[in-house]
Amino acid sequence: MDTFLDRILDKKSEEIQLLYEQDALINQPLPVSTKPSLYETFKQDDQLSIIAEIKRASPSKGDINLGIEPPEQAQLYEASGASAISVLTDEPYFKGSIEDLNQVQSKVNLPVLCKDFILDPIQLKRAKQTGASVVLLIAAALSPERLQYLYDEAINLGLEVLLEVHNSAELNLALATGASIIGINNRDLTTFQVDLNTTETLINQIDDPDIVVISESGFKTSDDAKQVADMGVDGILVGESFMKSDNVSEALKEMRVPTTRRVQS
Ligand SMILES: O=C(O)c1ccccc1NCC(=O)[C@H](O)[C@H](O)COP(=O)(O)O
Repeated sequence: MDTFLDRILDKKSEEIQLLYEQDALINQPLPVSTKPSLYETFKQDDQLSIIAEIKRASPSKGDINLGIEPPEQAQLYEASGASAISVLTDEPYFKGSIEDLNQVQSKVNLPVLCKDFILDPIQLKRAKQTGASVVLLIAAALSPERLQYLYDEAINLGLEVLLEVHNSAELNLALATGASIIGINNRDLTTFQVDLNTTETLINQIDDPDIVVISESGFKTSDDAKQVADMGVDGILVGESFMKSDNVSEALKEMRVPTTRRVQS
């Protein structure tokens, strides 16, 4: 039976086809990024770094905040101490757009993550062209060979890669690519259940303390943030709870808890 991820990926293949039909856009020269490095920013932070996300809707929650103005929200995130901004650019399932990314990147001086389901190098070029400095690659969505290929292509384009995993097998693949930024997603992509213990299980399998580890999904309170900070993560990625908050600034500042740095095991 098809999973939700399968359905998202099928739709994405149609979008990729359309991108190839607009290749005039893609063949323009690629800009040099002026954004700070996510890796360096997170490594130098002495508090838990936060990637704050622009997320209008999702498959698990439906509409979250359709009235949002992405540039204003991103500026609020930056002023409140976010270390990076994530923009969901998928249209069919998350109601985002590449234009959201374009508007956000022009307003903030932070690393900007293009959060999408990337299957093809043309999406990397579009992300770079639009001003992203980081792209998401999801191990569950790619064969090991494709993952390595897209990882190398992204690095060659001057992009940083957040390589997302959900289980030990995916983590082993991620480590084999040489990824320096690994995202552990606490949301099971089949059931949509969120469990912060996923981070605990997987971070214990990452020996190299130089790897930046980011725990993704399900953060609602400072206690949640503290729980994963104590496990040794460098940062967290937060979407829904900021998008629904009446006081984003306070919600974000509360999650900037002290970190526990991992050491060589
Ligand atoms: O959020 C979903 O429903 C979802 C479903 C299928 C694939 C990906 C999905 N979300 C992408 C994300 O990784 C989250 O937007 C991100 O980690 C923030 O999560 P949250 O803070 O729980 O909104």
